[in-house]
Amino acid sequence: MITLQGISKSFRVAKRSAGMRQAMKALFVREHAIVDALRDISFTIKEGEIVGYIGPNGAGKSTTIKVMSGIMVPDRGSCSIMGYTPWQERRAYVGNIGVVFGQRSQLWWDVPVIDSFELLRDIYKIPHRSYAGNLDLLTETLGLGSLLQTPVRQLSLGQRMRCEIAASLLHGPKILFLDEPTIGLDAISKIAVRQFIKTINKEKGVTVILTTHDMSDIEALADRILMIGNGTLLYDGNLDELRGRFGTHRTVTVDYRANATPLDIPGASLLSWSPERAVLSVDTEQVLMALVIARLSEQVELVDVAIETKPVDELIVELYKEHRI
Ligand SMILES: Nc1ncnc2c1ncn2[C@@H]1O[C@H](COP(=O)(O)OP(=O)(O)OP(=O)(O)O)[C@@H](O)[C@H]1O
Repeated sequence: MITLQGISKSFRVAKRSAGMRQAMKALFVREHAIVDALRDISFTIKEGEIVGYIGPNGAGKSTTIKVMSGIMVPDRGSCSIMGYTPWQERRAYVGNIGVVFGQRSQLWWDVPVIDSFELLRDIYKIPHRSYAGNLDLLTETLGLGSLLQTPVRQLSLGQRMRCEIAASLLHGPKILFLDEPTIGLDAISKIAVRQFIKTINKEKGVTVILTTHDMSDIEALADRILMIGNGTLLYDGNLDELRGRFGTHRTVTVDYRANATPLDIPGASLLSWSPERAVLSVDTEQVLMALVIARLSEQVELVDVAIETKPVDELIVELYKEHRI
């Protein structure tokens, strides 16, 4: 459904040094630097996938989304999405995609949300019947109700984000590009947005490409992760593969009836100890968890055992470290 082949994009940016003298000098001689935002990016995405596109600040995520949505023309490479080259056949292409930039609004600030929706209906030339059907469905699933009559500037961030997502789906696109859709949202709104993304993917078969810095978004949604750093694609795989690569350590917290002797479990290192609780680090490649639990119950009278895997954030940091970004 989506194929990018050797996409590169550079920006020429003016260099400005601090200080009055440098500012005066810049009036006469402009120095420039080249920023390689994307270097030879290639990947394919199949219909119905949810792909998490991640990477540190300035990695090139938004630039890729802009190229894929046809807003930006790359310097080199090809991109074919549902048979279209996004920046060449924009008019025909945009009917097939929805785009949400979490940091920017596509809604008109001073008018009620429904007015923006109607304008989008006219821009996209959505037939009245399918507009009404889509609007009903989105209003119900995103809980828009009274928000539709409210001017956008009066909405909270979470309410606005739900309206933005609805706006991007009114024309029934097959692909949804989401650039940081949960940025700044509270826990409840994040879960609502994630749930909705899952639903449209499952029920409508919408393919979703999602950029985020929130690894719990990735954990909740993404079948597959593409990681970019310094404009280069560095990882293409799923979360389980990543866990297999970096996530063999488990943290085991054990509560037991008071015991004066520190635990000594072969294959596990003691991170902290008190007469009633110990925290151990276990490398499951070196020792079986069942063996660790068996040894524990020989040494103390167990009250509770909690086993935690490495949080996804830490796995991603390991990946960044491996690639020195
Ligand atoms: N219009 C532009 N003009 C000049 N430089 C740009 C422009 N857009 C992006 N860049 C540069 O290209 C690089 C990639 O930017 P991009 O916005 O794609 O990163 P990102 O991965 O989305 O970052 P973030 O997570 O901070 O949003 C950065 O170094 C950025 O400064």
